[in-house]
Amino acid sequence: MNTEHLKNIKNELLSDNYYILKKYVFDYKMKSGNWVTQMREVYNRGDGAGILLYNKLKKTVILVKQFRMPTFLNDNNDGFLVEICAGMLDKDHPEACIIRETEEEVGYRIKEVKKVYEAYSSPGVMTEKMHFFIGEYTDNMKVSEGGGIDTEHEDIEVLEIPFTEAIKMLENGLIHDTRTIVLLQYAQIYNIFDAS
Ligand SMILES: Nc1nc2c(ncn2[C@@H]2O[C@H](COP(=O)(O)OP(=O)(O)O[C@H]3O[C@H](CO)[C@@H](O)[C@H](O)[C@@H]3O)[C@@H](O)[C@H]2O)c(=O)[nH]1
Ligand SMILES: [Mg+2]
Repeated sequence: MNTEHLKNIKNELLSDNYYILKKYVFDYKMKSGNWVTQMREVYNRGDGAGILLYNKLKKTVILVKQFRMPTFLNDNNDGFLVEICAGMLDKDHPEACIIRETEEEVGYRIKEVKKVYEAYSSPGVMTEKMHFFIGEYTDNMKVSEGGGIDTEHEDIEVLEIPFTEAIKMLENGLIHDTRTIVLLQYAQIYNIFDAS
């Protein structure tokens, strides 16, 4: 860790109601060499993983649709969002997390995943780092209907759609989740349906 541009880092807990929100006050050395005191509120809810599930034979992908309160509060009509399957690591290894989430949310027991990116979700405010995966599924990997964990009130609709339809949704501005846009574009750029 390189801290020559930082000193006097102090933090104060603002909320640990569910995850952790802290206020950080620190001295930061600007490019000019001047030191300034900055304050940032930082939300820590751990790291996450997401996956684009694709079936080469059927040329389909699996996405999920679920209610997201923060989007409802900011311009997303009924608050439902189409997303990749994703979850929080809960101290799991990213691969193990995304294999677990795939079964919980969409009902497929997959074995192999490929990591494609690692990126901060919202670097100005959250500590969260997202691990991005792609993974192949086939019909015989289906073990349940998915839908999420009832006791956690997860209410997930599983959408299995042709990749071409997902791309049309992207082009028509119907996908409003950055992680989903990233992985659909990854699939386009690297032509994952044709790659061996
Ligand atoms: N009671 C309560 N439950 C919560 C709260 N926040 C989340 N949960 C519960 O925590 C679980 C989170 O489910 P996951 O599938 O593990 O996470 P996710 O919400 O899909 O998160 C994924 O997408 C996020 C982007 O919106 C990512 O931030 C995250 O890393 C991950 O990839 C859900 O059961 C949800 O109800 C809260 O404030 N209160
Ligand atoms: Mg989830």
